[in-house]
Amino acid sequence: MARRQNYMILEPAYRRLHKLKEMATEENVSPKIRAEIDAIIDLLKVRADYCEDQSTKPSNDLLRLMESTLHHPWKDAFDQGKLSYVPTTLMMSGNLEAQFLRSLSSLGNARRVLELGLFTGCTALALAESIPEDGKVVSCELDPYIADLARSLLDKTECGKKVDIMLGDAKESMRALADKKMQFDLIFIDADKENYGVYYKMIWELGLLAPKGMILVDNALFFGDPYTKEGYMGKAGEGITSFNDIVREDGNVHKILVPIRDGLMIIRRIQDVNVHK
Ligand SMILES: C[S@@+](CC[C@H](N)C(=O)[O-])C[C@H]1O[C@@H](n2cnc3c(N)ncnc32)[C@H](O)[C@@H]1O
Repeated sequence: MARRQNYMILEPAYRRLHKLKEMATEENVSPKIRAEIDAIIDLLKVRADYCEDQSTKPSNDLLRLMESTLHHPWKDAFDQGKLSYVPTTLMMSGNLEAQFLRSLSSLGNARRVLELGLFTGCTALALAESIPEDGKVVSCELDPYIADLARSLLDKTECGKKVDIMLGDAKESMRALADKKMQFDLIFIDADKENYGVYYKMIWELGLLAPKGMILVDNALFFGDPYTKEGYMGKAGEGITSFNDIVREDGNVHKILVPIRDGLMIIRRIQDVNVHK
């Protein structure tokens, strides 16, 4: 099983519980109360692990790709000037979300998938595993080092051949795809958070979403910023908050914010959901 990442850091209540634990130690509160705080922290982790354990395990290919991502020498690549920053492996969605995406993709009979934000290919591969042999996942990635790494990891997998990588700014790639009149059954937004609102607008303006298609949006709860207003993630948190507001005000779509991992928004045209009308 892949080493588990500490996703709990995404959860503001968990972060505050840790702060409370430190305060309780500093202020020498009773051992009984400190033990109760530890028990609550454990419970949150146990719940997350339980969801993971009860869900379908990754394919061997996906497992290997995730392990390679976790063990990649990111800091060395940065020190050698191949990357402009040291990426956190928290950028990779992980198995629970990957399986959720697979399930939604197959429920929607997706064949053509567009991903904005590839990273090492975890969700691109999971989505590729959910579509038919003649299906395609087009994934946009800005960083050449990351795109090359993802290509090499995907090439070691069975379904990786279904993933086409478009190197460059996702906005440019979206325009190029629209110029070719391409449409997608599923569009997964997972690139730079400040631009989520722009991507959403472009999807509609460029007509990139196929009839009956769905938009899935990662990080809709981004570290809790949209509801805590703590500003923990700065401009990126603000980007997600304003994106969420745009979607909430959009009467043309049905949307549901699912509190899985860092929050996943499912967006569909309203007429595809109001089938009784
Ligand atoms: C959160 S990661 C994607 C994670 C991936 N979907 C997964 O779950 O494994 C975001 C990725 O988007 C890329 N990115 C950031 N800004 C971008 C842009 N303007 N256009 C295309 N990709 C971008 C980053 O380099 C990074 O690899």
